[in-house]
Amino acid sequence: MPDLVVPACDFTVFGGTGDLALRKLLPGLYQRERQRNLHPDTRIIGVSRHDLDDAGYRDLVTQALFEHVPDDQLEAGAVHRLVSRLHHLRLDATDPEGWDGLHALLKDTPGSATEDTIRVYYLAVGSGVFGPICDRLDDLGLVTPQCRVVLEKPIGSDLDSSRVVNDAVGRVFEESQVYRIDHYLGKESVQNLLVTRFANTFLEPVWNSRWVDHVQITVSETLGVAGRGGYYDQAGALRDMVQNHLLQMLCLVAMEPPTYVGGDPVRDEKLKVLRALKPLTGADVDRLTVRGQYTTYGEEIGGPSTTETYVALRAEVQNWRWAGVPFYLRTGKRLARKESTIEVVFKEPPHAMFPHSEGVTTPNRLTIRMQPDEGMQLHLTAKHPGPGGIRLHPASLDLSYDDAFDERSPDAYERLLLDVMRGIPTLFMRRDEVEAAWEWVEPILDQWEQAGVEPVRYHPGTNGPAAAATLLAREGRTWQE
Ligand SMILES: NC(=O)C1=CN([C@@H]2O[C@H](COP(=O)(O)OP(=O)(O)OC[C@H]3O[C@@H](n4cnc5c(N)ncnc54)[C@H](OP(=O)(O)O)[C@@H]3O)[C@@H](O)[C@H]2O)C=CC1
Ligand SMILES: O=C1O[C@H](COP(=O)(O)O)[C@@H](O)[C@H](O)[C@H]1O
Repeated sequence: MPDLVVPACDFTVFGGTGDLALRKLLPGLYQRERQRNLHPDTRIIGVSRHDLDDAGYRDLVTQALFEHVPDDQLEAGAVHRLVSRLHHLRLDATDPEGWDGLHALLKDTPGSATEDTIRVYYLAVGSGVFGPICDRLDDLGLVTPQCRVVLEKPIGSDLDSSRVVNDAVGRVFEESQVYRIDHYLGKESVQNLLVTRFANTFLEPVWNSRWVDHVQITVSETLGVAGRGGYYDQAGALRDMVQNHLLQMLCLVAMEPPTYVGGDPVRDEKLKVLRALKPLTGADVDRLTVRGQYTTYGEEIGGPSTTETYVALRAEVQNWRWAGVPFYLRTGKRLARKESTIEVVFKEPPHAMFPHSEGVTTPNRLTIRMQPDEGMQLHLTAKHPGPGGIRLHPASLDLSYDDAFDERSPDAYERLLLDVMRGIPTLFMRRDEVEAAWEWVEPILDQWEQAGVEPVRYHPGTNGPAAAATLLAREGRTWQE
């Protein structure tokens, strides 16, 4: 028996033939199908301008499952069940004509036309099309209080454009119906950060500026922008990664305990953190941010560009708990490793009481590994065994999810897609959060533009520009590699 069967819904993916849908959303739904979490009546409707009928779409998705689901997780029965739910409708979301097929499918099928039908509209298309899609759905009477709309990031490309998009969506959907996805919030280890902080007591007394020296948040990728150059070259790493994923992780590290883990309490606390970020403007941007580009980027996208593929920066949360603690963030493409980590580095003990311990001890550090090998490590100093006096040695307490739990760690999208079907908004961003993040990021973009800050070059397969190391070295610190 499955643990959980989520309510039946009509799940429509605008952009159903795109990279995100085929690589993440449908494989994610497949995994949930395999666990039998999807209701037997749930239908999945892909929408795109592709000339595909249902059979063609089913073939396309089957191929995608074979490509993106590990072989040992492919089960013929589950593939068949998922594929049988699929439909495809060809329409241009920017054209008010041609929506009859979608209307007929969602409205006219017996049993699916009531006010109670849960309809999920997943907008896996550029945010410029969100408004027109919502308007059309509304015109066709396809929006009821039971409907939910999922918005992919990035929402706009700056504060003003994100407001325009949010206004357009908000004219049709109530805020409670809007699910702004940030897939990092669906990662098991990111959620575990909440549990580690708030379901245990030992961290809370030291989780503040008195004991924490600094925090490092790293999302390092080995891939370039293959196949996404058109989008990426307009966006760059600050918009693509920092404005959303990295700031969300910073929020989870820095936020105060919510009264309970529910949509608004968690999001209220994250919002307070975003609003407490010290603004980076003018000369501070020049001093505290690093903009990089890998040397083969131009070749990859087919021409010269000044878009950054790497960002490192130093942020501060100006509140009682975190005053003066640097939060160093960095992210980049074509780096040496695929790795996402949060490092909370504690201060040195106030007094070096062991003889010869100077230079031998390293500060305590909590590493939260989001990928690969999700887990956590607490680095400490231990006594080296043996009678030769007290010799200090670095050691660590290790929690690896793979070792600790039998279950496969689900991909972030799996969790988030089920949450949408169940109507649980906690791990999605509220409008005010997205806008507060843009408010903080925008002056950095402005200063880079006004000052003509060109990205510094770094070689693929390295740790990024040397300037990122200097950012920390100036303050006597180093990145944890
Ligand atoms: N790919 C990823 O890993 C991630 C993507 N995202 C976001 O998700 C969104 C989609 O990204 P991605 O899948 O990579 O993009 P792709 O370009 O691969 O796919 C876009 C999809 O949208 C469809 N589409 C585009 N314009 C229209 C239109 N006017 N009417 C109907 N369908 C349309 C395309 O099909 P057709 O051309 O046939 O119409 C295709 O199915 C973007 O906003 C992106 O920023 C966010 C995080 C990660
Ligand atoms: O949202 C995005 O995230 C991916 C990185 O996600 P991960 O889960 O593989 O770490 C990034 O490649 C992409 O550019 C960005 O849009």
